[in-house]
Amino acid sequence: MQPLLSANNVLFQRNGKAILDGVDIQIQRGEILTLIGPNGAGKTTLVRILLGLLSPDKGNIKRSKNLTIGYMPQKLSLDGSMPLTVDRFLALTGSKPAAIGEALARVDVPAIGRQLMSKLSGGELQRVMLARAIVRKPDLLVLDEPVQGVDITGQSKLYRLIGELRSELNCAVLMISHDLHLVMAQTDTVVCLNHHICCQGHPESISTDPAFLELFGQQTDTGVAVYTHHHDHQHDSGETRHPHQH
Ligand SMILES: Nc1ncnc2c1ncn2[C@@H]1O[C@H](COP(=O)(O)OP(=O)(O)OP(=O)(O)O)[C@@H](O)[C@H]1O
Repeated sequence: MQPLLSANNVLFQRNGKAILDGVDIQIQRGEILTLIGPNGAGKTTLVRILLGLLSPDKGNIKRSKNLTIGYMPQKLSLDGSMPLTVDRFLALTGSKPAAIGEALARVDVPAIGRQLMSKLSGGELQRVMLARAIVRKPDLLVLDEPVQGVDITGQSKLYRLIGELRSELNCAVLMISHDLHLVMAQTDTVVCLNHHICCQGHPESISTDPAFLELFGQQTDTGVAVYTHHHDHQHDSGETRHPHQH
């Protein structure tokens, strides 16, 4: 099956430093792929390259024909002094009121349309952002830290909702997450990125991969992991290991 989106041997450099080097990634329809990695690992940069918002210095990106992408960015910069309602914010996508109402209902905030964006709670804002990403029924949903600012119960609900949306829209989901525990249950493929791909695979195999443990430490019952990454680590051979690295 042709992937919806793929990147081949991507290099992205700034100020003489490689932010991404030798990165290969593929996303298939119906797949949930989660990118994890420490702060500054290049996750958002990779997503922006995949979306075509940034050009790589080397490598190429292939998108399937007529690919529709719904993107939920990590930060939304809105002028807080502007009286922008949720409905008007979503209308900026060019969508009709019926589609906007349907998207809001689907993310479980059906009655929020007349509220001001600046007055939303963290959880409501994330749901409105998700509504914006799904309103045009995309083939690929790209979510940059979709549960930030949401309490722990709300986080697992949101991840569940993302899993349901994947099935309903028959789309692929590419997600960046810092949460390892909750995300494991709602993902098919985990890719650990730290400027290069350290390891990738199914959540169960990844969670015991030495490269994953080196990046994130042993998982505790609460899902809190300790970052213990050392740049001088050795990768021994293994099928989940990226062949170009170290
Ligand atoms: N255009 C740019 N010019 C210079 N440096 C950049 C540019 N874009 C990103 N960087 C740097 O590249 C590194 C990776 O940034 P990026 O935002 O992709 O990381 P991230 O993994 O998404 O981090 P976080 O988890 O903190 O969101 C950072 O050190 C950032 O400062």
